[in-house]
Amino acid sequence: MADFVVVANRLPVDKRVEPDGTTTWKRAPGGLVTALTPTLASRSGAWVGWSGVPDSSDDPRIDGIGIRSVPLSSDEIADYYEGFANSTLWPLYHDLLVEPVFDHDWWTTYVVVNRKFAEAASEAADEGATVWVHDYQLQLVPSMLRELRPDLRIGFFLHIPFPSFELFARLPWREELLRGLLGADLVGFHLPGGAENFLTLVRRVLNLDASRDPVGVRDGLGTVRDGSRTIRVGSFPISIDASAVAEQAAAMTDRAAAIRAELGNPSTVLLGVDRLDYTKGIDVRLDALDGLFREGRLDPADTVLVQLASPSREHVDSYIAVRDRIERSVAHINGTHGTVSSPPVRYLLQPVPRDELLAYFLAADVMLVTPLRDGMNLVAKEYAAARADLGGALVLSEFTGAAAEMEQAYLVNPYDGQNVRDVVVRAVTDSPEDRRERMAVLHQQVLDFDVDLWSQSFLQCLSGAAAANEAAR
Ligand SMILES: O=P(O)(O)OC[C@H]1O[C@H](O[C@H]2O[C@H](CO)[C@@H](O)[C@H](O)[C@H]2O)[C@H](O)[C@@H](O)[C@@H]1O
Ligand SMILES: Nc1ccn([C@@H]2O[C@H](COP(=O)(O)OP(=O)(O)O)[C@@H](O)[C@H]2O)c(=O)n1
Repeated sequence: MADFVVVANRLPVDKRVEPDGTTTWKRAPGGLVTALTPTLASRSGAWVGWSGVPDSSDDPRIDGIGIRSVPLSSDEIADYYEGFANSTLWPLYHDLLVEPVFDHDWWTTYVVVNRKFAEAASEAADEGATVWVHDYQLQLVPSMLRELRPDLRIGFFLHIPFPSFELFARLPWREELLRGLLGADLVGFHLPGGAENFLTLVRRVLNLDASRDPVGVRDGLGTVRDGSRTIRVGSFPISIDASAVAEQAAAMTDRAAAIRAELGNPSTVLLGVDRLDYTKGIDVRLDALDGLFREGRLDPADTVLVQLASPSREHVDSYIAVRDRIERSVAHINGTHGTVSSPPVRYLLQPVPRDELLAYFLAADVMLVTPLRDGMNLVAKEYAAARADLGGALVLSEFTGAAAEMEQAYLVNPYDGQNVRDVVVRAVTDSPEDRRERMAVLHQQVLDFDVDLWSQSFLQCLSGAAAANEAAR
């Protein structure tokens, strides 16, 4: 039984089958895992989640975290994860970048799977424990868990954008989803705008008394009155373990130089690092590069874009389509602007080891983070943390959560191709002093506002919110 329980769709592990047939479990990549591992390691906690493997009775183990696996069948994964979570909620919450599908069978499975997670959390949690539920896959868990275990302190955090009334109200299950979240004592979002959208929805859809004042960052919480309970609503921008990233990156300078040599020592190395997702705007940066080569503003013989893409949600149609689009664009750029010995785009669709990734950060003159929409984007923060040398430059989409804090980045509107091209050229050609000044601010910012501040501020507000509800009870 644990005093602190994290509930998330994924366990913080990845299964590897070694050449000799044995199975090992490794810490998984991904924003949420990267963000929460330090917090869990410093407390004695448990993590409830799915192993990522269908129809599996695996019992993964990694050091320092109690793991409680929620097995899911292939059918459940198809309807709950690929279906409702990633073909309904994900596109709806990311501004309809693709058309969301509304399917009643998917919804039924979403309810069933959320109940499994709530039951597993209920079994893992000690009397009066704190349970922190994460993300859009599990929005019904807070209320299901409260019904099972009224003694628990329950927090919920959404890692992706929370949409406006006009988008969310399209959901046939809008009331159930809002009610599900209101089982928590504290509901957290990255940005104040998401929290304010939630308060408006609760007021308009559920007719509950919800505060109207602007929500602050880590402060100035909103409130919803639901019977005798008060649900607090706040903004807590997630971050990274910035000093650890800076330290690990500092050990990779030789490898960074070797990478530049392997690329043929071009004058300019551009870098993109993302899950292969249509929200990430990988096509935006490829189009910009193509345009800049055509306009003669960058030289394809002396410029390389390294795009490291990790495979994601590979059975979902919209992901198959975006992969196709990106790979056609890479082939087009290399075919049109490259030579046999020096293609300007180097594209990998495979996971890259952590150290190697940090070496790429150090090797890059310009990091291109160009999502059409992104809850936060930890890659932007990792790049700034890695650049303790104050080298490099960050091009950052205004439509990421990170842009709200990282104002010294080269901000771009990814919907305006000309703006992207102009800003990329500025990031490449600005004076070294100007670039260093910007990076100095960004680097210090991620060190000052790190993942510890995120988790501690959320948990402190949760403790206050839960104590108030306990007193009222
Ligand atoms: O679990 P997957 O389907 O493979 O997806 C990976 C994760 O993607 C999403 O990440 C979000 O959380 C990040 C940390 O807060 C944030 O920086 C980013 O903007 C979001 O897109 C998703 O929310 C997670 O649940 C997934 O595990
Ligand atoms: N090829 C890649 C791409 C991303 N990643 C990591 O995955 C995480 C992505 O987090 P994020 O917040 O930017 O975006 P999501 O993928 O969580 O939407 C970062 O920690 C990246 O370093 C990776 O390890 N390898």
